[in-house]
Amino acid sequence: MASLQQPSHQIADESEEARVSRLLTGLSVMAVLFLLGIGGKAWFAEHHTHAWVLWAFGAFVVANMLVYAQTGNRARQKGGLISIVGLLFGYLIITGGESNTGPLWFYVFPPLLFYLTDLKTGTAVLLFCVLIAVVVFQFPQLPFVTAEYSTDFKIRFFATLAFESIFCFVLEASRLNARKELMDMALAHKFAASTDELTGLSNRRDMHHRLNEELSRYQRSGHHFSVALIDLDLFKQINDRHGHDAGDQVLRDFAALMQSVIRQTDVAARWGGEEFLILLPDTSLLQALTLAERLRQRVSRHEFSFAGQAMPVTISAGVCSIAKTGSINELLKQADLHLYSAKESGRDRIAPRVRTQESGTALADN
Ligand SMILES: Nc1nc2c(ncn2[C@@H]2O[C@H](COP(=O)(O)OP(=O)(O)OP(=O)(O)O)[C@@H](O)[C@H]2O)c(=O)[nH]1
Repeated sequence: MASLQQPSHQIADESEEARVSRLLTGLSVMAVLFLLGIGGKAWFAEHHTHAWVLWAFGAFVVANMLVYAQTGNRARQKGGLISIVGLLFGYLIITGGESNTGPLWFYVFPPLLFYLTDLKTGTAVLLFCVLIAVVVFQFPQLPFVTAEYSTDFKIRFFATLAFESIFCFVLEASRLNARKELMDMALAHKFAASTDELTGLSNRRDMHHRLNEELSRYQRSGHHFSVALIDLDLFKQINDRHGHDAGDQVLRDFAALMQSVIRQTDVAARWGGEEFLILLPDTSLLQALTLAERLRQRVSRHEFSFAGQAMPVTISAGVCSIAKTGSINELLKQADLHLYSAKESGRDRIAPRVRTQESGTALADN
């Protein structure tokens, strides 16, 4: 059955991405203000180079925000910010920042990284940064490295960083797990709320929703549509003669047969009991009658059976087009009246009047 709506997990992913982007914009503004501030502090402490470097990082963050504002590219916004923050932490570790406290800023990285990337990428980037820190700590004589740290500081730094990273990893993994479970539950719930359990077709509630959507489309752009209300003839006899399970099997088989006859864009629903409704978008009354007639013929030729017993089945249907009514209530009422007249005229037929049923050509008399 073709879905006319966007899948809910896509909507949830989209809103999560939008939330992350808003968070990143907020964090970027805070980072710029902070870099301006500590850059100013370094300037007044006569650490002019350090101040310029911090302001330059602030300028990179602003540039990243501007690129995002222009392109709306969220992946680039994330990648840009992670790269700038990674470089900034590298600089702070190499130089020691103010009074050798630069590495302490590294603690900001694990939660940010795991939240913004997937667990694998986050772990890989984090390990790479830790490797840089190990090299800088172990080889203070390397070019550009101006900071030297005590052994105690290094041990405590790596121990606490490892603890924090593992903790962030576990928290993020359980957050993602919980999110997935919730999404699966929401999907299952949505499916159950819109699907008929026995046949797997849309249920009445879902069909009402789709009918209203189609009506809006008709009112907006004049795309007409039709419906066919179908009832299995003398279904009570099938139940009485062959049992309820056989009746259920006939309903399932009929649903599958109907699905194979309609187009991908049509929607079939179990309207209740042994009654079904097909919504036919962009279909005139005449086209709908032709389809209903084709379905009637397929059903009468089909060999329904249960536990080796054959069960002949026929259907009657009432067809109506929105162009003849203008409202869903009236459309359904008219289809129901036509179904009633098809039953009254002897069953195994389509109404309004179909002149040449046997040849498969349906003609309406109104
Ligand atoms: N097996 C089964 N039977 C159902 C289900 N829902 C409704 N029915 C049966 O469908 C039968 C409908 O009977 P009626 O409304 O008298 O209509 P009919 O026998 O089809 O006769 P006409 O509509 O006049 O052709 C009833 O016996 C219901 O119990 C279902 O889910 N499974």
